[in-house]
Amino acid sequence: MLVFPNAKLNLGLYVTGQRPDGFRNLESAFVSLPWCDALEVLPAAENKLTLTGIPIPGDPATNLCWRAYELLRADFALPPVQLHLHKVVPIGAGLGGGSGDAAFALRALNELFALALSPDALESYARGLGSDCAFFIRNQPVLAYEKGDVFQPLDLNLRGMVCKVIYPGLHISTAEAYSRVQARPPRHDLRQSLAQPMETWRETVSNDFEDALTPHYPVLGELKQALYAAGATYASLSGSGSAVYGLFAGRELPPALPLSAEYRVWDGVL
Ligand SMILES: C[C@](O)(CO)[C@H](O)COP(=O)(O)OP(=O)(O)OC[C@H]1O[C@@H](n2ccc(N)nc2=O)[C@H](O)[C@@H]1O
Ligand SMILES: Nc1ncnc2c1ncn2[C@@H]1O[C@H](COP(=O)(O)OP(=O)(O)OP(=O)(O)O)[C@@H](O)[C@H]1O
Repeated sequence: MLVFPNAKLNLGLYVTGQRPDGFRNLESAFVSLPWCDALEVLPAAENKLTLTGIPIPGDPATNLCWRAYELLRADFALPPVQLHLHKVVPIGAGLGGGSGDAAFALRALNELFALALSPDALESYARGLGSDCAFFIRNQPVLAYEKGDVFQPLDLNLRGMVCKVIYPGLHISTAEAYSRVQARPPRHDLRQSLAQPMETWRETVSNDFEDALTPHYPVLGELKQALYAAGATYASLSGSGSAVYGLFAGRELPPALPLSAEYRVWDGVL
């Protein structure tokens, strides 16, 4: 079975409090971004994981796809599998790339081996793999709370919207990003802000990581300004960075920006 794990964008992100488990509570809207990896899952004579594309730091045995398989194998008599991941989505980008791989591995294994797990059950498994993972089970726009893994439906349709995402080659680890942010109450009601015309979001929809990280990584602010100068209706850091995105109300792709060749860019339609 071949699947294409997508990325996500955060529209607004408030880090609202410290949790007893050491994590932070947050409020954020998540939407799918069709910048995708490719993951093949096949029954096999023996277990095997192969990786191509962007190099993934760390021991392959800790790869989130593999951990997804091991998590299900603890509860179900799964046969050996061959997993092949072709990595395209930048890592440490705030795009949830690894989390999407893990969630799509759970979904593919559920289907391939007819495990009959419901979306709620798959979300529970996904929560055990990372805070962002559960979103990718249903992959629908949501408001996320707590660790970013408890959801309320969000009536927001960005389909057809032109989007440009720029990854400036900075791997910002999620743990480092959280260590730089002070929890504080949300500055706006995110659901209400997102219900207003996108032209108003610039004033009302903000990401606490952007304020905390931009002084350390000025390129983040420069990219955001470049996206606004190119005509973006709304631009922001995604998640804990370092990818910055712009949403464009017009139907045409924005002009190419004069960016370093090391940057990775996705542009297209949501
Ligand atoms: C920044 C976001 O991408 C926003 O969607 C997510 O909160 C990050 O989710 P993620 O990459 O799945 O993160 P995890 O793998 O669960 O956690 C990595 C590290 O980030 C910190 N972390 C993560 C999520 C959270 N709500 N509070 C935290 O403090 C913890 O130090 C944790 O050890
Ligand atoms: N399939 C995978 N893709 C990416 N990273 C993975 C994967 N499996 C395990 N990892 C580990 O997770 C680390 C990246 O986590 P990190 O949260 O910084 O990035 P991410 O998963 O791409 O998500 P984000 O874009 O939200 O930051 C890597 O250093 C790697 O060791």
